[in-house]
Amino acid sequence: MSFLELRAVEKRYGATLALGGIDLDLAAGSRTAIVGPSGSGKTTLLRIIAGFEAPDAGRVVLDGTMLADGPRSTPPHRRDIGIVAQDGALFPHLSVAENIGYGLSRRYVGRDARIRDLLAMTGLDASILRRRPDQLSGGQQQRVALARALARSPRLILLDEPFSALDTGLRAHTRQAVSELLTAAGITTILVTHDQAEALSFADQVAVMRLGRLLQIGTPRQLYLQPVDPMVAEFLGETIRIPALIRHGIADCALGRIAVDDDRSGEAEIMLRPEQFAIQPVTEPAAPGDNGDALAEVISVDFGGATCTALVRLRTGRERTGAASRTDHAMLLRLRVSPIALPDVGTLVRLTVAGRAHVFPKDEQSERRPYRSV
Ligand SMILES: Nc1ncnc2c1ncn2[C@@H]1O[C@H](COP(=O)(O)OP(=O)(O)OP(=O)(O)O)[C@@H](O)[C@H]1O
Repeated sequence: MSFLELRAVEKRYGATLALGGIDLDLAAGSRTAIVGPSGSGKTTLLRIIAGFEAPDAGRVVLDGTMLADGPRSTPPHRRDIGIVAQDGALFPHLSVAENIGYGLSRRYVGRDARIRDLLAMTGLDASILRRRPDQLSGGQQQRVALARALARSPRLILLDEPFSALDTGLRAHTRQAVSELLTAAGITTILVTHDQAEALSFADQVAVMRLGRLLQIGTPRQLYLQPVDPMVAEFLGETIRIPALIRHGIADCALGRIAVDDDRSGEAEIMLRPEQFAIQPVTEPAAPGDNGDALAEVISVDFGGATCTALVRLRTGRERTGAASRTDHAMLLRLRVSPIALPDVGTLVRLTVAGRAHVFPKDEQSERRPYRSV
């Protein structure tokens, strides 16, 4: 049985369908990230789980307890669910200690020790206990907010874009610290974020939403490498999509012959991630071999430190062999290149593909398939 179970959850605001039948399962102690474009229903879903909104239809069950059955809904304070908002939402007039202890009874004997434990758990020093929120850095404020959310030992923690106000370095550091803390405490967590990389690195289950529906849910690796459709693929990172003819697990395409992750045959589009390519300058043009051993000319390069890119133009079949072929159209690919191996513009390079390409069968590209459990 799942620890948190949502079944056919629906919510409308007037004519707007905010949630159109959500089924979601969370295992105890797991971390789930919910991503999706603006207006896809992420906040509404979180608010329904927290109890700030009731669904029009559908059920929310936490650890065997029915929290919502259609509009009949348990109020937020009786759900044992902790929430950390985007800005931390600390009480500005209270000290750090008072913020953390807000939900703990003043008659609770071990109150002060519990507050100190929570502070230590979130990696903060006891010297800040008397400070007010405006005397803390953004990262410290978020950790205090987390300590406050953990104070009453919630069964579930909801993180609503808690790292978005932090700058890049602090963001990664705070995310890592929070992730380790939640894992150590074994607390089931849902993170809503706009940041795809954050979702992939934080969660062990990622759900992609669009227009009030879950398009796909699975492990970060499944979603990144085997997205159900091009929209999910592009939402989670850059893609290179090429028309191909698939036969016996091999795609025949402009890159040559590439191994694919699907054994069905027929016309399709294959998808590769830019980091699957390696490029090697060549002096002697050679015929393409297997698994993406194709030739291309470097059109432009962009030096961006850790993320450098090279725009290359694939050699067409005619350029390679002198004979017409089905790949006789110029194809531009934007590839990721190491800063120490960034080629000069005009260089002829050999492209090699690591791993297999993912296949989007033609019939599935036009019609978006709903949620598929993986
Ligand atoms: N209180 C409300 N009244 C009317 N419409 C609402 C209300 N709350 C949300 N909506 C609508 O429901 C849909 C889903 O909104 P929601 O805030 O859940 O999306 P979201 O994915 O969290 O968006 P964002 O990423 O921008 O925060 C949107 O079309 C939104 O305009």
